[in-house]
Amino acid sequence: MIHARGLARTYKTRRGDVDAVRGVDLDVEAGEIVGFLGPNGAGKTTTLRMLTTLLAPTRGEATVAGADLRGDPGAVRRRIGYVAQSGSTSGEARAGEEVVDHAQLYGVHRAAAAARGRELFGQLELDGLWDRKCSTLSGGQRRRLDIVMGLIHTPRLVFLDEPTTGLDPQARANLWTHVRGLRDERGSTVFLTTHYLDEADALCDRILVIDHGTIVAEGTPEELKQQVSGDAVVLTASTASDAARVAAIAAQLPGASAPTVDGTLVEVRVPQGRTLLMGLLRTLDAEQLELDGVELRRPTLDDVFLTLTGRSLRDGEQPNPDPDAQDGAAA
Ligand SMILES: Nc1ncnc2c1ncn2[C@@H]1O[C@H](COP(=O)(O)OP(=O)(O)OP(=O)(O)O)[C@@H](O)[C@H]1O
Repeated sequence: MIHARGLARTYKTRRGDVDAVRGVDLDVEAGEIVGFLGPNGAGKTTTLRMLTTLLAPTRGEATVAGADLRGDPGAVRRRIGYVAQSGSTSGEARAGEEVVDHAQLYGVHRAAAAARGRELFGQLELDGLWDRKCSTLSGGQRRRLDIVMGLIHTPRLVFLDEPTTGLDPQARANLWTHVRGLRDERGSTVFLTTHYLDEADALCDRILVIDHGTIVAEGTPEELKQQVSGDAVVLTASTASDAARVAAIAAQLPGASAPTVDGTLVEVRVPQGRTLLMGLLRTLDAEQLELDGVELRRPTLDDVFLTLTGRSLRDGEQPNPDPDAQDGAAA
C-alpha cells in the first residue's frame, strides 16, 4: 500500500540546509495499522507530508495506494484520506454540512456524501450530531468528525497525524476502537503518527521508529521490545557485598548487559528473562546467596525508545518551525 525508497527532504533555510528526512525506505501492506514514532524533530511530519503529496521530496520515490507519488500525485490524493493534526472542522459550521462540503473536494455528489456521512456518523458514534455546530462538540467527537472527513471519499489508505493528542484517556481508548474498526470492518490501511507509546503498543500491528531523518527500527511492538531492551531482572541481595557477588553471577547469563549495582539492588537486562530466571536462582542458591526480592520486568516501548534514540518520546515540547525557514511551502 505504501512503498518508499530513499525518500528524502532537505529544507533550504537562511542558515543553511536542513536534512529533515535523509532517505527513508518503508513498506506498508494492505490492512495494516502502522505507527510512525520518533522524538520531536525526527522527521515524522515531513515524511507524512511527502507521502500525502503536500510536500515534494528532494530525492527518492514512492508508490502510495498504487499510484506513483511523483508521477501521479493527483491519483495518490484521490485514493488516500489525510486527517491533519490540527483538524479541519470550523467552529460555526454544522457537522453534517462540513462533511458534505468536504466531500465535494473529491467530486463526491452531495446526496452520496450525505448518505455516506450518516453511515460513518453511525460507525464513529456521532449519531444525532449531524446538525450540531462543530464548536459545541467535545474534543473526542471533533476528532471523530475529522476522521469522518478523512474517510468520506472511501480511501483505501488513511493517514492520521497524532489522532488522539489532547484527548482524555477514555476518549483515546474509544478512538482506538474506531481505528481498529476501520481496519477490521472496512479493510482500510492506517498509517499514523503518535507521541503516545501506549497507543502504539495497543493499536499498531507494526511500528516504525524514525530518528534524525532515518528509520532506526521497525517491527511489531513485541519484536521491538525483545530485540532492543531485553527483560530487566532486578534482584535484592541481603547485603551490599552479596550484591557484588550476585552481580558477578548475573553477568554470566547469556546475552546479559553489564549489571548495575545500587546498594543491595542488582539490575541486569537479559533476552528472554523468564526462561533464564530459574537457572539464575538455582545458581545463586548453590552459592548460598540469599535474596530479599526478585522482580522480572518486561520491557516497555519506553525502554525501546530510550535505547534507540537516547531520548524519551515525551522529552521537551513540540519545537516551533524554524523561523528562518524559506522553503516550507507545499509542493
Ligand atoms: N519548513 C521547514 N523549514 C526548515 N526546517 C524545517 C521545516 N519543517 C521542519 N523542519 C526541520 O526538519 C526537521 C524534521 O521536522 P519534522 O517536523 O518533520 O519532525 P517531527 O518528527 O514531525 O517533529 P514533531 O514530533 O515535533 O512534530 C526538524 O529539524 C525541523 O526543525
